[in-house]
Amino acid sequence: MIPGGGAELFFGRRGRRRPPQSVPDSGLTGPVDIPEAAQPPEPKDLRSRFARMRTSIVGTVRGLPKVARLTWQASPALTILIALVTLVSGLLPTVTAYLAKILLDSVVAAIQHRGSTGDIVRITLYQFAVLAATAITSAITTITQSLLQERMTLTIRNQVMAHASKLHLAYFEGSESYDMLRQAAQEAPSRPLSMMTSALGLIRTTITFASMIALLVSISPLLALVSLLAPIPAFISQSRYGSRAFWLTFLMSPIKRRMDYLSSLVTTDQYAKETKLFGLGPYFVDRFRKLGQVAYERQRKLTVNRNVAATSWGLLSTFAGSAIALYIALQAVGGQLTLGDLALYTAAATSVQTSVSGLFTAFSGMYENNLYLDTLYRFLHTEPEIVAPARPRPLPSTVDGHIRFESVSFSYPGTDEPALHGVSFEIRPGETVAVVGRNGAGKSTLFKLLCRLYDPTAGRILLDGVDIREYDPDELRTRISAMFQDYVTYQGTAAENIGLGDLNRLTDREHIVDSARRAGADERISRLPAGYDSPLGRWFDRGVALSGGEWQKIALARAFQREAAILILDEPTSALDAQAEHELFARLATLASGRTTLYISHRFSTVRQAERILLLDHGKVAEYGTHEELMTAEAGYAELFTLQAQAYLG
Ligand SMILES: Nc1ncnc2c1ncn2[C@@H]1O[C@H](COP(=O)(O)OP(=O)(O)OP(=O)(O)O)[C@@H](O)[C@H]1O
Repeated sequence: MIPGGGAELFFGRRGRRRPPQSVPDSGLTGPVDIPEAAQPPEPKDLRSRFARMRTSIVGTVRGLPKVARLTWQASPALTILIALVTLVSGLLPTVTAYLAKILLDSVVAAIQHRGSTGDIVRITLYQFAVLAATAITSAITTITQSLLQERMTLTIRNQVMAHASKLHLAYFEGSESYDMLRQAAQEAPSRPLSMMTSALGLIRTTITFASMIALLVSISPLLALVSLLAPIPAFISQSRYGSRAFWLTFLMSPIKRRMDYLSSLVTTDQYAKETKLFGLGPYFVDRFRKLGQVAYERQRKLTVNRNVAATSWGLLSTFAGSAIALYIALQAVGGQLTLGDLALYTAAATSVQTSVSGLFTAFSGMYENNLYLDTLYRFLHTEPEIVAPARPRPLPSTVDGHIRFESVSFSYPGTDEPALHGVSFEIRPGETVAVVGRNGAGKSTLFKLLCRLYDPTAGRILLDGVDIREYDPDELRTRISAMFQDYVTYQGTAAENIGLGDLNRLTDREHIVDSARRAGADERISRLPAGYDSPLGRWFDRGVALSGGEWQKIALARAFQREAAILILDEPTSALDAQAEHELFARLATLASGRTTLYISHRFSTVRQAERILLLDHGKVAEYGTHEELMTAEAGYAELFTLQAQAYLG
C-alpha cells in the first residue's frame, strides 16, 4: 500500500487507476493540458495529521526490509561494506568534536604551564587519524554507493524484464499498464539505493545524534529540546512535497507517453516517409513542445513551492541554532564554561541540530522513494493471467493436431463488443483450413485464442480432445508454429532472424537454410553480402534493408524453423509478389504434410486450395466446408469468391 492512504483513493479497490478526464487519447489533437494532480485530501485536524504521519512512518518502515532484500540481491558484499562504513562514520563526528575539545583544553593548559606540548602533539595525531578515517570512509561510501547503484539497476531491470516476459498479452495492451511498466523500468532502478542510502544515513545520524545529545543534555536540557524541535516544521513540509512529487510523476505519465509517441513519429525511420509526405513534422514538433510546456509548468510550480517552503521552515532551525550559539557564548564569558567546553558544546549543539534535520530529511527521502518503489512492487506482483494449472496435463510427445472450438466467445479486455461469438468448428488432424472473412471478422483473434494468448470468455478450445487450459501454456506453444500479421523484423542477422523460431536449433545452420528454402527466402539471402550472416535492418553497420515481401519470407522461414504439429499463418503472402505467392502455395501441400494447418488469406485463389474453408462473419461461423460445398451453397463465400474472380476476369 502507498503510505498515506492515497493509493486507495487513486487506484480504487482493484488497483486500477481511474482514467484521467479530458485528456485526448493520442495527444495528436485536442487540449494538451492534463488535470491538476488529484491529491489525497490533506488532513484537517491535528489528530488526523498524526494518524497520517503514523501511516506514513509504518508504510515507510515496512518498505525497508524489501529494499534491504533488493540491495542484498544486487550484491551481498557491497551491502555489508556499506553498512559497516555507515556505522563507523556515524561515530566519527562525535570523536572529532571531543578531540577538538581536549585539544583546546590542552592548549589552554600549556599556555597556563599546567600541561606539556607532548600532549598537544599526541592529540593532534589522533585528530589526524580521525580526519583520515573520515576521508577514507567517505571515499568508500562514494565508491560502494556507485557500484551498488550499477548492480541495483541491473538487478531491477532484470527483474522487470523477467516479470514482463511472464505477463499475459492483454497486460501490454492497456495504457495504465504501460504507465506502470514505464515507471517500473525508468524510475524504480535508482530508488532502492536512494532509499537504502537514506536508511543508512538515518542509522548513521542516529548514532551521531545519540552520542551528541548525551553531551548536550548534560549542559542544558533546554538547549537539547530546542535543537530537537526546531527542524520539525521543515520535515513536515518536506514530506508533504515528497508525496506531491510522486503524484505528479505518476499523473505526468500519460503526458510523457504522448510526448514519447510524438517524438517517435518524428525521429523513427519507420514513420519518416509519411510524416515528410504529409508535412506533419512541424505539427508534431509543435504538439510535443506544447505538451512539454505543460509538463514543465507543473514541475516548475512544484520545484519552486517545495524549495521555498523548505527554506522558509529551515530558517526556523537556523534561528534556533543562532540562539543556542549566543547562549553558550554568554555562558563562556560568564566563566561557567572552559574554552574546550565551549568548542565541544558548540559542535554538539550544531551537530544535534544537523542530525535531527538529517534524520527528518532521510526519513522524508525514504518516504518519497517508497512511493516510487510501491509502483515497482505492484508491477512485480502483477499476476500473469494466463498460467499453467496447478497440475498441468503433460502434452504427448507427438500431438495429433485435432482442434475443436466449442461455443467459443471472446471479448477483448475493456470492450463490450465480442470479437468472437459462439464459435464452434472442428479441424481433423493434418487437415488444412483457410479462414476467411471481412476485416474485423475475428480471424486473427481465433488464432490468438488457439495459441492461448487470451482465454475465451465462454466456451472451450480442445486440442486432441483436451481443453487447452489444462496444458502448460508454454508447452502448448511449443507445439504451434505461427506467423502473425504483424511479425517481428529482428535487427539481427538473417540466420538469427530464422533461428529464433526454434531456440533449440538457433545455430543449426543446415536447418535454418532448409527453413529459408521452404519459405522461398533462400535465394535472396544467398545474394546478401555475407549470406546468412548478413545483418538485416538499419540498426547495424552494414545492415541490409529488405523489402516488405523479403521480410515476410524471412518471417515465414522463422515459422517453418519450428517443426510443430500445428502451423498457423496469418496472411502469409500479403506482401509477396504473385509468383512468390503461387510458389509458396504450390509448396504448402508438402510444407503442411503431417501438420494441422490454418491460414488466413484474402486471396481466394489461395483459399480454394485448402481442404476446408471457414468463413467468419462478425465473430460468428457463417459457413464451413470444402470450396465446392460452399460454392454450391451460393451464400457468403460464393459471393465473395465470385466478386474477386469477376474483378480479375473483368
Ligand atoms: N488487442 C485488441 N484489443 C481490443 N480489440 C481488438 C484487439 N484486436 C482486435 N480487436 C477487435 O476485435 C475484432 C476482430 O479483430 P481481428 O483482428 O480478429 O479481425 P480480423 O478478422 O483478423 O481482421 P483483418 O482481416 O482486418 O485482419 C475487431 O473489431 C478489432 O477491433
